[in-house]
Amino acid sequence: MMLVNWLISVINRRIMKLLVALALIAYIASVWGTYTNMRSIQEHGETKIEQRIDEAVAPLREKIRDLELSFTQRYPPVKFLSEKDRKRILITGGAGFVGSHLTDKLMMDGHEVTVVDNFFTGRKRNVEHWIGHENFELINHDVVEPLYIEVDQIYHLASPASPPNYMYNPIKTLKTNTIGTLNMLGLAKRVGARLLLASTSEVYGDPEVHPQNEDYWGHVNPIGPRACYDEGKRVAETMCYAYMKQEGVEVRVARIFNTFGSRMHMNDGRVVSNFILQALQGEPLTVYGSGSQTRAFQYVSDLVNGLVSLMNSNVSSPVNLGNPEEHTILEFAQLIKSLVGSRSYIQFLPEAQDDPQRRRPDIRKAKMLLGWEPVLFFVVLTVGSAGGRAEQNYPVLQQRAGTSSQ
Ligand SMILES: O=c1ccn([C@@H]2O[C@H](COP(=O)(O)OP(=O)(O)O[C@H]3OC[C@@H](O)[C@H](O)[C@H]3O)[C@@H](O)[C@H]2O)c(=O)[nH]1
Repeated sequence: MMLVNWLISVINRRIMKLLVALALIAYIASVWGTYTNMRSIQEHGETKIEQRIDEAVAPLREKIRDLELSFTQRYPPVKFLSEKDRKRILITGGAGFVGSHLTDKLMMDGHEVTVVDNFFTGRKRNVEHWIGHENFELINHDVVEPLYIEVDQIYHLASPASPPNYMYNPIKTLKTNTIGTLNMLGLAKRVGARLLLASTSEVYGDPEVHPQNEDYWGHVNPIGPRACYDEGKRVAETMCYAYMKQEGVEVRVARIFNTFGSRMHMNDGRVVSNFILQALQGEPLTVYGSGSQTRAFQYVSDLVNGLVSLMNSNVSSPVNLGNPEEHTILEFAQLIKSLVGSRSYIQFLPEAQDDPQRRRPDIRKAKMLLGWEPVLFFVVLTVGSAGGRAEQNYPVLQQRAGTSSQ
């Protein structure tokens, strides 16, 4: 009996050990199974998430690539200037019609250019091709408020220039040309910069002297609708010479005559853009008065070359910059009509008050002291008639023989 009991206990212990061993193996297997299962779920999940992220990011990657391409845009070619020759130049009104062409020239010449504009008539679009360039800075600022920067030269162009624009808010035009000019002269004095004022042929008013030379004092109605601009520019000139005499500021004064060219705003209101727009749209060309009043138009690139020559000259007295080729406004209307090939008719409207009747620059001073004269002329080129083709007129800018456009 005892033997039987002993055998049973031995068997039980073995079975117990076996059972415990089996239980242990089962436990380890189950833990291992769970672990490997979890890993595969996790890995699978991770791949799925990665895939999803990739899918979501793909279009963004393309956008980023496009943006990078736009950031690494090509700028117009810029000359290299040594530290000694490179100037820090401020252009007020630098996003405007003339200002933006001047910006192009000075940037391409290798200078550091800061454009200040309040975008009343200027457009960011006019200088956007320089945005991001290391030599270029654009500041949204109104010159009626003081400006504190360090510069070597200031081209002070800020002011509306088209009659409808400057008459739109005469007080603002006066503030820009008076307080704005004082601020810029104050800046020139503080930093020792040279300032060039963009003055105008309008300082001669409705002239009694023809053509107008720089010694003529002008004939301006001080209380007429144009006075905010004419008198504003006249006092701006006065301020320049007061700062020159009293404070020793170096000043240059350009009296700019009628100018045309690319980037004139289509709603600018001046005669060239009005006539071109009207002719293109088949609308009547609006001639104010009889059309016998005269003007002489220079191309903007000629003007810009003249401004830079004047700034870098030693001529501190006023200098006319314009094209002496004079035409009546009626002739311009007919010229533009034929250039565009338009069937528009010419409509005569009432004469504008105080409209200067004759204007043509005497540019002998610019020729003699700066060696400058305009080289581009607006001519009509008649093509066709041969081979049965109808004659057609094309607008062309022609260079005067024996000149180079700098
Ligand atoms: O639609 C029009 C616009 C203008 N005109 C006439 O064309 C002539 C030229 O007018 P604009 O408006 O182009 O320019 P203005 O010569 O009167 O003034 C300009 O002078 C020189 C610069 O300083 C300025 O850009 C601007 O003030 C004026 O006789 C005007 O009456 C028209 O007959 N029809």
